[in-house]
Amino acid sequence: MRPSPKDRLAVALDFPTAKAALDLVDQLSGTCQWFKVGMELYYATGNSLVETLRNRGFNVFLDLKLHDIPNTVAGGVRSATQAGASLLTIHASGGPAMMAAAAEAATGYGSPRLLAVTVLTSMDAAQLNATGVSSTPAEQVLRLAKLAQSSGVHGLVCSAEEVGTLRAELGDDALLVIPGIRPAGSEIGDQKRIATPHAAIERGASMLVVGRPITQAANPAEAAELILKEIEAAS
Ligand SMILES: O=C(O)c1cc(=O)[nH]c(=O)n1[C@@H]1O[C@H](COP(=O)(O)O)[C@@H](O)[C@H]1O
Repeated sequence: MRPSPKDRLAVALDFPTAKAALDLVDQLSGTCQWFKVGMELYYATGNSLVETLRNRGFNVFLDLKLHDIPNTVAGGVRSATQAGASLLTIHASGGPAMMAAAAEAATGYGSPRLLAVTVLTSMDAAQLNATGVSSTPAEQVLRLAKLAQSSGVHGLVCSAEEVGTLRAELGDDALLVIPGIRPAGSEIGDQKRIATPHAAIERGASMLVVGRPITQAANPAEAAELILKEIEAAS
């Protein structure tokens, strides 16, 4: 069965307080089903906000981008998943031993699906090369994606520029989550590898992550509705 557009959009709650985040959630309840809690909100509110969202019937994508030694990341996965998040991010560049330790730890409470972030969508070739990686973003994404898959991680975060290749390489069942989404005419900000919702879905994205184009819109519910329509049209 084809997933509904609501199951393919996660709204990034990049806010400093629970109040600010829940004000937006109230505006979007009925329209959106998935909310992403990232480091800004999680460092301020911890698991209690995740529990609040779960108790209100939403799915939570906990985006902590864990990146440390394997033992520390495994502990982080266990602590972070106590509140029942459905998705949790780690950095693929932490390496295969770190990803395998995270995958093993994720089999505990709630069994969240682990997503490995490949190359951040805010990085272009120059930014990536400055870190000592001479591959292009596309080459590095593919390399890290294969490494993540063989380490037992359940899904990947990449940009819409690479999602077509990953879909072709990894098959229909791969969980491919795409941030850096910019509806036509919206502000690009710090993102570098971007695409419209329609293009990202058409190229094979499983799910889109959208922050500012919704959260900073004059009418967030209307902005989310338009994105859901694009997802539907491209599905
Ligand atoms: O893991 C992520 O969600 C993520 C990975 C990535 O490569 N790029 C990226 O932008 N994100 C997150 O996706 C969201 C994008 O927000 P906007 O740029 O405001 O739409 C932010 O919360 C980022 O932390």
